[in-house]
Amino acid sequence: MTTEQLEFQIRKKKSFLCIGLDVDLNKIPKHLLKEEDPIFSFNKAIIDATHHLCVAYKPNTAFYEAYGIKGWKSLEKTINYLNDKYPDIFTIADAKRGDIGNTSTMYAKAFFEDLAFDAVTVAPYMGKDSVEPFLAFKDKHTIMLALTSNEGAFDFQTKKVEGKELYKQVLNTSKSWENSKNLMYVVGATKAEYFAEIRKIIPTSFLLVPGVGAQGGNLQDVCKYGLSENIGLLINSSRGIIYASKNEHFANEAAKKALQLQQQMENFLIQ
Ligand SMILES: O=C(O)c1cc(=O)[nH]c(=O)n1[C@@H]1O[C@H](COP(=O)(O)O)[C@@H](O)[C@H]1O
Repeated sequence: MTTEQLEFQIRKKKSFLCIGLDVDLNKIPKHLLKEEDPIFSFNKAIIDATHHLCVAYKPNTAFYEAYGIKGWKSLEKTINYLNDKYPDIFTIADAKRGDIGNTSTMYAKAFFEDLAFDAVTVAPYMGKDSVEPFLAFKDKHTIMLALTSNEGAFDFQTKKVEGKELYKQVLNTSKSWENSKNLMYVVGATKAEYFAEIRKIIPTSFLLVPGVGAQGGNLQDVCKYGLSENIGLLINSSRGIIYASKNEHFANEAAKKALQLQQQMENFLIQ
């Protein structure tokens, strides 16, 4: 999917919501544990109930890898279901990869070719030659960590290197990389006060913004300072939506939470 197609979907659905499919077997309704593939059954129910309210889903691969081969199969079934049934949805493998060039190429093939995700999250720490192999894939997107939502973001990302904060160096430097038009960036919703500065460096790049809901990030502030002329935001919520209830109505309850966020987003889009 191209960024223009993503923007079209956002305007059509009046939503820039991304739902995080971070499935923990200890948190899903008990009755699903009897199913052959509880993770996929859970995801399918959540997706069917919420697909009209969001434009993207983001399974974090940790929640699948933790269950070994069975978990990876659940991830594969989930992405295949999304691509077959809801091809207009933008799909993000949240895997936070990045390594020397030939290894990064294999990571990129795993997520863009074998699993056919639209995007993958990548860490910038190893630099240009660790990220460019991902950028080489046409109409695929590499979402690089810039300023993350966690407390540890202040350990390195906001420290000054040659007079500028490291996250700003990451944003500036990566603009010159080959196929940098395929870059998006992660900026945490808990760091809303940084968005205006970030927009000065990357005025129209799409930002994946996790941290609303369970981590306490403020949607209003993110929208106020982060929205760009092409919208440029994908706001993620995982636990705050998918674990809205543990009873048999869990998917409808999740949809209610998604609707609340979608309605706030719609207000911003019509302003
Ligand atoms: O790359 C991410 O998505 C990410 C970056 C970041 O800075 N903070 C962050 O929370 N995430 C991910 O976003 C999701 C947030 O989940 P909730 O806090 O449950 O909404 C998890 O999958 C995190 O791994």
